[in-house]
Amino acid sequence: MMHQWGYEDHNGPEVWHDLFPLANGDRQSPINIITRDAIYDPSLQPLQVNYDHDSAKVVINTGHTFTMEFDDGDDTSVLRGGPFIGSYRLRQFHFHWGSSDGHGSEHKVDGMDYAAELHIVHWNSEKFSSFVEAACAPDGLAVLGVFLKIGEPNRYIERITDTFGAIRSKGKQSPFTNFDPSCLLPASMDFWTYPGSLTVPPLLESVTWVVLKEPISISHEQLARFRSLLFTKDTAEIEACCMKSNHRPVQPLKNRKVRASFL
Ligand SMILES: O[B-]1(O)OCc2ccccc21
Ligand SMILES: [Zn+2]
Repeated sequence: MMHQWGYEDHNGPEVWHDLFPLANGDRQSPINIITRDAIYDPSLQPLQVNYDHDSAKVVINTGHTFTMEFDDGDDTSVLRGGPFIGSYRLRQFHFHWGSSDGHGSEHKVDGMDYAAELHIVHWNSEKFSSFVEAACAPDGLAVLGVFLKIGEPNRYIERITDTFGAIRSKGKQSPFTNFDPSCLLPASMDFWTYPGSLTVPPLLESVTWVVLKEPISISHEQLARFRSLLFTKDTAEIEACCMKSNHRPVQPLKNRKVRASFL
């Protein structure tokens, strides 16, 4: 039985069901988005993203990824529109990536992998009083997924990788202020949306996913820095514990439809 979940053979996605039975649930994420099967829904509203750079607080090496956390004590930074009723409060954002640039995103589009994927996490502050409470409800969370494609260096991601020296190992954190995540969004806000889950244990089925069609860029060198972070507290066996890869494979669509905001 695994003690602490991770992304290796002994504790990775293929055995998460041992401790987290939801792994075999009916609305698991990520999925392969088959574009010809997506249903254009003209009732979907445009996404409304209103973030305040002063909400940014800290960057943390969680041992599974690195997370930028925001002050979610009030509705200063929120996501509205799209498929959502009401407003969802910005909580954190983080990334998933692979051991090489050819794969690493969690969602796929017509079977195609991107190099990495950004998740901007929000919770339904109209219906619930905390992220933890919302994370247990089917309409509790809203996650904006953005694909990352290898290309020109991304000046905004540079601000994030500049903090890595202070958060090399698990549990380390460092102040991360004056950052508006809108700078990580592509020009087009066209999206697909479907009901899903966290892609990490406990795999709670409380996420309404909004996956943007257009990727943003990251350079090969910037992405290589992601992999230099450590999954573990110590730096003993430097090679063994590098954060090489932290993406979950795609899961069965089962009885779900993917809707598109665009024709
Ligand atoms: O599963 B995720 O990585 O994507 C959605 C989410 C929300 C909160 C924590 C972690 C995640
Ligand atoms: Zn994620």
